[in-house]
Amino acid sequence: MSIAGLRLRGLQIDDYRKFARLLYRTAIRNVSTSQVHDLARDLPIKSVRAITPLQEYDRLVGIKRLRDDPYQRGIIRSLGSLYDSLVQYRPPEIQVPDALDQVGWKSSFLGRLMGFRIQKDENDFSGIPKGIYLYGDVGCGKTMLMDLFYSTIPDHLSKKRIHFHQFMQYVHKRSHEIIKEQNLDELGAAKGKDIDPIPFLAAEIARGSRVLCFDEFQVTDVADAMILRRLLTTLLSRDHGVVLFATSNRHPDELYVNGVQRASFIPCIELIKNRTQVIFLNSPTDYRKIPRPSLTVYYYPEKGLKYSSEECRRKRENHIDQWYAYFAQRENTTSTEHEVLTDFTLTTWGRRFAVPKCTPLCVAQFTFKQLCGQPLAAGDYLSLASNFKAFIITDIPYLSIYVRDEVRRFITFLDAVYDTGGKLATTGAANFTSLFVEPEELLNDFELKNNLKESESVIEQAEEEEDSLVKHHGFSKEIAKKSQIFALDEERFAFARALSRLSQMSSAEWVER
Ligand SMILES: Nc1ncnc2c1ncn2[C@@H]1O[C@H](COP(=O)(O)OP(=O)(O)OP(=O)(O)O)[C@@H](O)[C@H]1O
Repeated sequence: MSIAGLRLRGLQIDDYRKFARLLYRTAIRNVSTSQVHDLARDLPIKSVRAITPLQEYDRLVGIKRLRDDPYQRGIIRSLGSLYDSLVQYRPPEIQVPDALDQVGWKSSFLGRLMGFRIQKDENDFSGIPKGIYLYGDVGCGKTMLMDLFYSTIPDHLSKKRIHFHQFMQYVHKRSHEIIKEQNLDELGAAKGKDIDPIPFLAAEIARGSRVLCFDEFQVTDVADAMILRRLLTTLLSRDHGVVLFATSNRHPDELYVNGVQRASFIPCIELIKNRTQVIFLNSPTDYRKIPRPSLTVYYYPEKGLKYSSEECRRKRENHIDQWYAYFAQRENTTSTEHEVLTDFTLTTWGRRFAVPKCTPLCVAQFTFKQLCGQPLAAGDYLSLASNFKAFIITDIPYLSIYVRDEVRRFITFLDAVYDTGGKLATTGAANFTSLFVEPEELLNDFELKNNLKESESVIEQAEEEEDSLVKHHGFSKEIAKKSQIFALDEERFAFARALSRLSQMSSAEWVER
């Protein structure tokens, strides 16, 4: 391959010299254009503005915008070959169609003489690169790969990337306009005859989009199927030389299955198969489903592990980090990057209060003391719940009657978060049902006295006594007993309900929805 033949976008003569030196030094012969571009990665970025699909994929993996996926890498190789062909591709001049052609004027002797064109072989596609038809399961990255490829299309080619539905809407609308526009006085007696808009439309589209990228290619209705067959036949013909790139959830053979007049659409399917490389993206990963951490949302030390120990501290930190990263992820992305603000001020109804750590809209983190140890009211918690989708509350101590106000605030907070479908992860002294204890059981905020075993305290208290919470509301005896730190029935109910909500909020369905 000669250096002059490279035709890299925007390169100056100096850059070509650098390439020449680079190739000479590496003694490379018979390499593809995309390989040369890959080799040129070491050159200063301002010298190399052309970027191959592989370079772009590596770049996005490098900045952690994408995870390295071997299946996607396989596809990138095919994208690289198409890229190489496009670099060399010089599309044909598009002939401007003429309404007179269609109404028979050119079938007169003079017309035939003037409009005479050699009949071309419809199956002659020589010189036009084959496009790509990428299909596979949902969420495995087809659109991402198409967009990546789209961004690398050489500058000398016009391009368009459009959702297929939008494209078909445009086709129908523009067809009507063309029929009106082409109904000219020059047509004489033929004026008023229906003009076939397809040649006009095809010429317009081909001029503006030498590479045409369709996202979510699918055919569901007969009108689309019939128009599409004629339009694609013209666009992909040698006269128009359009290169097609499409993503779809189905193989071309399965397009428009069971559709009305499907037989008439088969030639279009054959054309797509002929003019594109049909690729199945068999990545098993649905990137929309970001796996949630395998941990439960509520961390408390296992039996025998002291809350104050180094090991417990590490485990708590790990728990918090994993859930924070999970909650901080924006929808439809698996990027691991997220903004973290400390001491963010939330202002609601003129009140300001500090959020110690947060990623706006996604997650806010507080210690239990920060959240419930200060005089915050329902309005504050509601505003928090409507500003963040998830919360991490750390260091929840054992709770007794002495900290009833804190418990009340925690319940108010929980109700607000639950009502907005918010998510919650916590670290604390014990699991929620064992967290509420008698003051005399406490050694300190996070430890019970040695001679009292948690399980004992729970079982003993869950005596056979009848309780309206159990009888009428179906709560467990254990929860009913714990709620006795409150005197008012309503508060007891709110407490019991909060415990049951906490259990629901730890379910996979809640966390993943
Ligand atoms: N390698 C990857 N690393 C990280 N995120 C990825 C990767 N590949 C795709 N994604 C992300 O996964 C999500 C789904 O990808 P994409 O929309 O391309 O899938 P698709 O196959 O087109 O799905 P559908 O068939 O439903 O349209 C997008 O947010 C995309 O950015």
